[in-house]
Amino acid sequence: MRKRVIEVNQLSKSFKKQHALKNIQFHVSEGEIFGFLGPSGSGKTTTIKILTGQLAQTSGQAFVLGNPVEKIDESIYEDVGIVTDNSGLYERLSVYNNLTAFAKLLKVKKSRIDVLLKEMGLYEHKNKLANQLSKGMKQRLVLARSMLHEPKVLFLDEPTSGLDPVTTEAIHSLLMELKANGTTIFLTTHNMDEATKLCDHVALLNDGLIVENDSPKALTLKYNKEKRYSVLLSNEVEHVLPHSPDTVEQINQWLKNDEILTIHSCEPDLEAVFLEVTGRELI
Ligand SMILES: Nc1ncnc2c1ncn2[C@@H]1O[C@H](COP(=O)(O)OP(=O)(O)OP(=O)(O)O)[C@@H](O)[C@H]1O
Repeated sequence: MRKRVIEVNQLSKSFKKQHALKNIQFHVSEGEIFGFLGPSGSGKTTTIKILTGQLAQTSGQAFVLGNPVEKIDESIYEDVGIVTDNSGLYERLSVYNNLTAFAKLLKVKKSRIDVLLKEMGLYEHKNKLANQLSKGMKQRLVLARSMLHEPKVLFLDEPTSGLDPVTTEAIHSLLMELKANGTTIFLTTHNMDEATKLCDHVALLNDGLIVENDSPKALTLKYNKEKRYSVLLSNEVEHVLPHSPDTVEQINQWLKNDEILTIHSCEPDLEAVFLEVTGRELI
């Protein structure tokens, strides 16, 4: 069994009378990308804050790399990287110097800075001041900083929110590379396509409750109650057909006549699963 890098047992958090997290329970294994998905206000950031020692839970336990979160002190940041929307940059320092400042703190060799800048597509902007960067460049710099010391675990709160598709794609490739090198990634997102593409497991969070927790594939199959198939024919007419003996016969006929351009099963995506489980959309 793979090592559990994050373990959460019956964790709750209340802010006065507001119950932001209600007995949540999950674990994240070493080297996986775990997606924590839920609409605004469902408790994603609260969870990240508890797991990174920035906020105390009301009850329950959580462990990161075997350490109880209440005992987290600065030494854990040697093994953990964090990106949240308050991960500020030194606005008046250059891209390069933003990273050297952290490299010193984290005792990282300077040669790693150039490697990361190249991977992030920031190398040619290394002398620009942080306050002259676009939103996407800033986000890439914050991500580069979080990876400087090759952490064992990365906590990413909405890492691609509001970014253009090209930057988003670059960040996705980088996260897959990190995973391949053994980094465990805890990712919050509203974006179901992102979760489907990147995550080994996802937990769906609604109003502070985990309502599902499985692989994206297993969830879409579990909620594929009415099996249907979409067939595009060479006359460019699309048919959506139920799973039935008639459909089998019909598809057979089209296949024999070489009339089929494309054929797909119509299982729901994670967005539809979330809607089915909670009755609400993710936005
Ligand atoms: N410091 C706080 N004091 C009081 N209530 C808070 C505090 N922080 C969060 N909450 C409440 O807890 C709930 C969960 O908030 P949280 O920020 O974790 O949601 P989220 O899922 O990260 O949302 P978003 O996607 O909008 O960032 C919300 O109802 C929020 O208003």
